[in-house]
Amino acid sequence: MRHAHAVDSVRSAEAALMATLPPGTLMRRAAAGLAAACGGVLDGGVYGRRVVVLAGSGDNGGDALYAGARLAGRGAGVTAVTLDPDRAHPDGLAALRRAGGRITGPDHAPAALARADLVLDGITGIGGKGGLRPRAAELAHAARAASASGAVVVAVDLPSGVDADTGETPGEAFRADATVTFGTYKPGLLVDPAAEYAGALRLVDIGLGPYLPEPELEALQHEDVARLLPVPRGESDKYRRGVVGVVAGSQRYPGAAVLAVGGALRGGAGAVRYVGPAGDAVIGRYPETLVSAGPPAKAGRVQAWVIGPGLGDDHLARQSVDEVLACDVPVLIDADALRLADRERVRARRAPTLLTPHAGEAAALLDVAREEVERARLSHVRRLAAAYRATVLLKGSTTLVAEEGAPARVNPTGTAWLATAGSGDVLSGLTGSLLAAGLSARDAGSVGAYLHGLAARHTRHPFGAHEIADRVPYVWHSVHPRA
Ligand SMILES: NC(=O)C1=CN([C@@H]2O[C@H](COP(=O)(O)OP(=O)(O)OC[C@H]3O[C@@H](n4cnc5c(N)ncnc54)[C@H](OP(=O)(O)O)[C@@H]3O)[C@@H](O)[C@H]2O)[C@@H](O)CC1
Ligand SMILES: Nc1ncnc2c1ncn2[C@@H]1O[C@H](COP(=O)(O)OP(=O)(O)O)[C@@H](O)[C@H]1O
Ligand SMILES: [K+]
Repeated sequence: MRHAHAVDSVRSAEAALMATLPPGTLMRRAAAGLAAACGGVLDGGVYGRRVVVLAGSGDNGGDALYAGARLAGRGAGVTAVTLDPDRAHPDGLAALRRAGGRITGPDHAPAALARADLVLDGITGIGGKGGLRPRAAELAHAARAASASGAVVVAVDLPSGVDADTGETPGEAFRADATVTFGTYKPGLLVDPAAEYAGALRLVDIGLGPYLPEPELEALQHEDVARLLPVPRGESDKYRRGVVGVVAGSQRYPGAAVLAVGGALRGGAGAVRYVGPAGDAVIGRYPETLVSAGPPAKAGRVQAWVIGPGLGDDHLARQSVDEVLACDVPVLIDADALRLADRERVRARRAPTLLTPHAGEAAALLDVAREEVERARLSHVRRLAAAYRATVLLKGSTTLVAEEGAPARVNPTGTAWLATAGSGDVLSGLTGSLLAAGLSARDAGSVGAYLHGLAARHTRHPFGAHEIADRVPYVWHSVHPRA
């Protein structure tokens, strides 16, 4: 599991750890890890390369200056540009001077950056507030120009100007090729839009681990998913593996039913029951589906329902949503059903409910603009989970799963190639199948998104949504080869 902690948690852990160590130890550990990582990103090594350290007035600048000193010690030509020469970290400056580095003010930044091989962004870290102020923003622009000419930009702890806790980018910010972060990930490094500014992530262990509380955010890794995947045992039969009911599709959108069933067949349940008007299309493609023309209440037992893809909003759709919400089994609500599901009824349910909106649908449920949700995904997915007292999977450039009382989950496997019609239908079927197989709503949502994203990454693009479903067994095997 990858963990991300809020700034307050990092600060408390840092204080507790620092109390046990000689002064300056943590910054030295951070700088050593940073310098080593810089060596790794520079093709051809450090010796003789031109490094520009952009140093703000806080400890983030201190880290960058100490790392600059180490790189100078390994033969790099290092120039530090201090944002405010009177306030830059004095010990960091002294270390860089001793190592043979040059120190200059912002006026000389464009000339230094124009010749740089490597730029270290040490303007602000977790102490940054709001978008960059004008003088720092100018440096960010100059760094962007250097990057366009081939320099590698490495952000120290996080790209200056992004919000460490929320992933918001309230104004100007640095864009990095890589970010070297200390002690733990910060939520903003994993959530768009900020995550896009961070580039490749590298975590440097500085010993904070034992002092950190529960994370704000976590990301499953292969081994976590392998542990959660449902695997048939000797005594399994199709019913014990779970039956997932899919209520999807309409005369107008029969394909949504096919795609949701295609996902559901790959999610580990023992059987898929389809309810709706697209039975012929479903059977034509997937003859193993149990098809039922009547309403959900008459379809027979299931261990979880998926309702919504391509459903429409006529009388029958409304009735289906009512019936499904009345069932005492887990329910995944997607697409059209999100609008039809009464909030109070969802709140009153005893069995788990998982909502899977994209940003536009989440915005409509919260009565805010779509852009608001995209700007601050983490806070909005949490608001929605609280409003519905349910688990919420927010889809999009960053997929998040939130539930009250537990760390949110962020999916690490997505790809923008998933932005193709019908891929959400596959996700809802796949995730519902995991629910039917016995995973909690939070686990089903995060494992479903993980497999879905991984399947997309392993499918040649551009692809159609049905190809993602076809690829799930392959990635399942790659995650859990022995099952
Ligand atoms: N925690 C840990 O475990 C460890 C932490 N370590 C390191 O310490 C870092 C935190 O250091 P920190 O607390 O000194 O704050 P930092 O990020 O340098 O920012 C403060 C400076 O930014 C400025 N500033 C603020 N907003 C701004 C804006 N919008 N635009 C422009 N400027 C802005 C602000 O200006 P001021 O408001 O004072 O005028 C002040 O000068 C952390 O990220 C990590 O790198 C490691 O060394 C070891 C272990
Ligand atoms: N820019 C993006 N980056 C990564 N994943 C994306 C992006 N845009 C969409 N997706 C993913 O693609 C799927 C689209 O689902 P959805 O919006 O419901 O589309 P549809 O209704 O066409 O199926 C979701 O899994 C979502 O997370
Ligand atoms: K930084």
